[in-house]
Amino acid sequence: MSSPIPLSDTAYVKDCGFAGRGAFASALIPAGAEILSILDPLICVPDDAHLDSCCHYCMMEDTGEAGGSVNQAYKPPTKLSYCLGCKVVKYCGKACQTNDWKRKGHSYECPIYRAQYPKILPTTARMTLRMAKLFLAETISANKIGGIGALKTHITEFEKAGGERWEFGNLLAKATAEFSKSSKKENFEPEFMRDLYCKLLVNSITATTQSFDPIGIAVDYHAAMFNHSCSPNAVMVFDGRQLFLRSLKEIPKDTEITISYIDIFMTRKERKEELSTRYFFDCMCPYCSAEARPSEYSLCQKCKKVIPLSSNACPTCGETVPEEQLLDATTLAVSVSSARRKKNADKSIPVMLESLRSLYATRLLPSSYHPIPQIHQDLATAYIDAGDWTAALKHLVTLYVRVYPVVYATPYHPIRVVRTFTLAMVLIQVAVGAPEGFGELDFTKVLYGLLVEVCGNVNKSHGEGSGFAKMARKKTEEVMVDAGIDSNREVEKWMGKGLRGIPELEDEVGKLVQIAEKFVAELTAVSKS
Ligand SMILES: C[S@@+](CC[C@H](N)C(=O)[O-])C[C@H]1O[C@@H](n2cnc3c(N)ncnc32)[C@H](O)[C@@H]1O
Repeated sequence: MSSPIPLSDTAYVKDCGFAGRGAFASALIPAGAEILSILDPLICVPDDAHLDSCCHYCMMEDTGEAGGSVNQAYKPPTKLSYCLGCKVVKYCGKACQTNDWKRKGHSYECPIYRAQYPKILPTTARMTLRMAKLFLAETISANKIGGIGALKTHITEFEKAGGERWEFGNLLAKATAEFSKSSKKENFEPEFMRDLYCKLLVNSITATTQSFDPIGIAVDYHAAMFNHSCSPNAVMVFDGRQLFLRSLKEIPKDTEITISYIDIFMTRKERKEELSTRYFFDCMCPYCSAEARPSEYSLCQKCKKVIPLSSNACPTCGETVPEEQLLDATTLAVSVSSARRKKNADKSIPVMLESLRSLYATRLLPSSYHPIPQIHQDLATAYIDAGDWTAALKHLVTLYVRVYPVVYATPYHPIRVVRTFTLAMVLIQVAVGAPEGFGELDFTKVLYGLLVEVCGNVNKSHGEGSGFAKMARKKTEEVMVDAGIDSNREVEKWMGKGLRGIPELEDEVGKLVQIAEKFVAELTAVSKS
């Protein structure tokens, strides 16, 4: 590529050396601004687990008659119906079905899926077939970025790395080439399918719900132009099948715009491993080449303050770091994390609790140390699903107090805002019972504070007109009306402050900190280790 290509009003694509192409700011981008909106991504489909519960075009979830889940409270009721041709994919209405059939290639896939039924092809096979079909259409009107044909494959590196993934790629390529015969339209060669499978691995994005739960996979050549950083200045946010890129800080003109390809909680070693095995590069971002990120600090056994991993002594009280114990603790964290990432890992509540306790029992790992945050998060979700709001609340309060400010330092980070909203919703559920274990906490005050924090940040995190912003504002208004409060006045008064910045709520913040402290102390004390 010789000259820069505009990507949006504020971003352009150009060659950037060893990383290939990258996206850059064409003007100063303010913090919390929309950089790019992709209203019609090339591909966005539900993954295996959500094929039955999500519209195959707009990604709307089937809420059915069920109630009780905080995530379902985000959505209007939707009923999905099967495509009568294949009985594999579902739609929320005629418009979505027609769009998927005519524009996204379901007319091609439908006979293939029908021929395989009742076997259902896995997500990677469905995506590869769809990509192949769309690739053919693209040769007529390839876009300026270069379309699917110009996406990185890393096929030489894949082949050189060999192993199970390469074998799987070959197998999948052969199978999809064979399946393509039942379309009676275009048949594809295995090499072509293998190439597309490799493009998929390198360029796909996990599609999520508004609450950032994985729901599907998306590929789009505009979205694929963003390179990775473990300290990104932008983040992708889904609203149904629409995809938005938003800034996490001010981005000066001609600065590269980066996103994180991986779970940002991971330790440096794990990040490096994942980036080199899946994306074939050695990350040189500030967190990988210099100082460790704050979530990787350890805990001082004496004063309980954090210590950078590079340091031998606590910067607050001078206590020496017990090196061998610290090594044992960080090794345990890596092994718990890799066990959790295995296919079919046991993520039942007792197993997750035991893992959490073993990590806290080291007394050296703070709540923000990977994988403690995810275990808290998964336990909160499991308790919400089980209707145990009180147990869920304790995990969410711990995350709110001890993890989000460290891991999502930007108050308008979309994940932090969504999780704060979830905490508020769970708080409502707990408040209606007779909550025990929360001391003198004034649930009503905390609830207002949390909702005001969400409303104060949502324009920057998600954008004023986003589905999440509308829903959060509506919910806040309902809660305030119930309590006889003028929501506009309160929100305005506290706007942008967040729970921690509202002087009237200082005492309640202190109580939340104590609840989290007591809870972590309990988890640490009852460990079998
Ligand atoms: C989704 S693509 C990003 C766009 C890509 N640079 C291109 O030229 O098409 C992902 C690939 O970009 C490269 N890449 C992304 N982030 C990088 C980084 N921080 N350092 C080096 N290469 C990077 C890697 O080759 C990776 O597999």
